[in-house]
Amino acid sequence: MSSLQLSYQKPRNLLSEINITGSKSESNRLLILQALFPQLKINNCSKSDDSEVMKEALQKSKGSIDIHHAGTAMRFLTAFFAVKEEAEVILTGSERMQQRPIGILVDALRILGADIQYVKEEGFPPLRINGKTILKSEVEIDANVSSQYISALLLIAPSLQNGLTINLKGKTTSKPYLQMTVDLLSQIGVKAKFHANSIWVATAQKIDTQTITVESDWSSASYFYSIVALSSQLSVKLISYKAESLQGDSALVTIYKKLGVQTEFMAAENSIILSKSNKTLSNNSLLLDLSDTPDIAQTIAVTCFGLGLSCKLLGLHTLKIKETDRLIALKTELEKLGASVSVTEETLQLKASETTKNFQNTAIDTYSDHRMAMAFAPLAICDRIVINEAEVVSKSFPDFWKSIQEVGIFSEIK
Ligand SMILES: O=C(O)C1=C[C@@H](OP(=O)(O)O)[C@@H](O)[C@H](O)C1
Ligand SMILES: C=C(OP(=O)(O)O)C(=O)O
Repeated sequence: MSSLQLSYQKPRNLLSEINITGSKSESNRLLILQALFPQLKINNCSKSDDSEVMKEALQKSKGSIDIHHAGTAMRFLTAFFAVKEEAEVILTGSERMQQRPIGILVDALRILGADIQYVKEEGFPPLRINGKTILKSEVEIDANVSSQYISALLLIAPSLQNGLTINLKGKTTSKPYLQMTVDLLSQIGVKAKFHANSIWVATAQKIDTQTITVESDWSSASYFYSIVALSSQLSVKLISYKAESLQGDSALVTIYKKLGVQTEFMAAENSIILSKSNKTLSNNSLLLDLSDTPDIAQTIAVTCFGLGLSCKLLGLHTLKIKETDRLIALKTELEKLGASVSVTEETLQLKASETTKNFQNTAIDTYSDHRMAMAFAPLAICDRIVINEAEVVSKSFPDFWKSIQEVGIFSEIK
């Protein structure tokens, strides 16, 4: 694994144009739906590792399948193979994936009648799955740990003989991702309804032949929001985005307005332009609940540090079971740079810092987490910094290091 030394050189052209790959969340849902309904064609599918492993896995129905670090692939494929009659698979993943809980989904599928066994530790991958026909059509599930368990059930629901009603228990976390699943089902012509704490999906034999174009990835766009916020005069054009997004992380538009970035939607070109504006924070302190948008928490915390702002981020309970414990990782790495950070099981608090211009090539560890690498990279605008294990970005954004060169952040192997 290589470490990259990052440095910043103001680009000659202050308006760069960046093409970001399709949303991995939308793509991985559509890939499952395409496996169920071959009439579906996908445009601008994500080039992320997580989507590549999903595509490969969907070619198989026997033997061992390794989905590496891909949470959506692990969860969505568990449900997919459980209801695919001829499937006899062992679904496994990276060492970290074997520590990410899946018991809530397995319990729900077993209640519906699925045949799934744990190969090693109860509640965690790997799983031995023997596909079966499922006739039951109602299930209750805890909704406060990961929305991916629920999306997994929703995605296979149209292939069940009697459709599915899912009753959500507890406070629903990462809710926009559930809405995205329901909206994509509706978009392809499957009847689905999300009302209060219940989601219903009708059975469907086939859909009309159609092509869906995936919007580019908003979580990946967050790193360019951070770059513009930290720079003195950069503007960035990102392709292809729209105002009516299915992705909850499009909340970046309102969040980064407070951090001095304005977003202009260019509807005719399907693109957005990010540029500097005045910060609209009243007291140089940001307070946000990110339970709807967990994947942009790291970006926001690092931007606040770079801008010398304080912040209190709430609703972060799911960060502990992602690619790494992101709360501990953020605290450890921000403190290496001189920040003062405190975390609880679900919050992160950063004190305003004055030491944001003197990193002296500090090396940031990334803990096999793509978002640690990408969230810290924009700090190169403030001073030279090193990112360890830089290849991790390919989980969601394989062209990341090439793309940030366009805005003046250069990397060389250390
Ligand atoms: O459904 C999805 O595509 C995702 C849901 C979220 O996970 P949780 O629901 O586990 O928070 C998010 O963090 C992940 O990157 C993608
Ligand atoms: C948490 C993430 O992905 P997943 O849960 O799908 O591995 C992510 O991309 O930040």
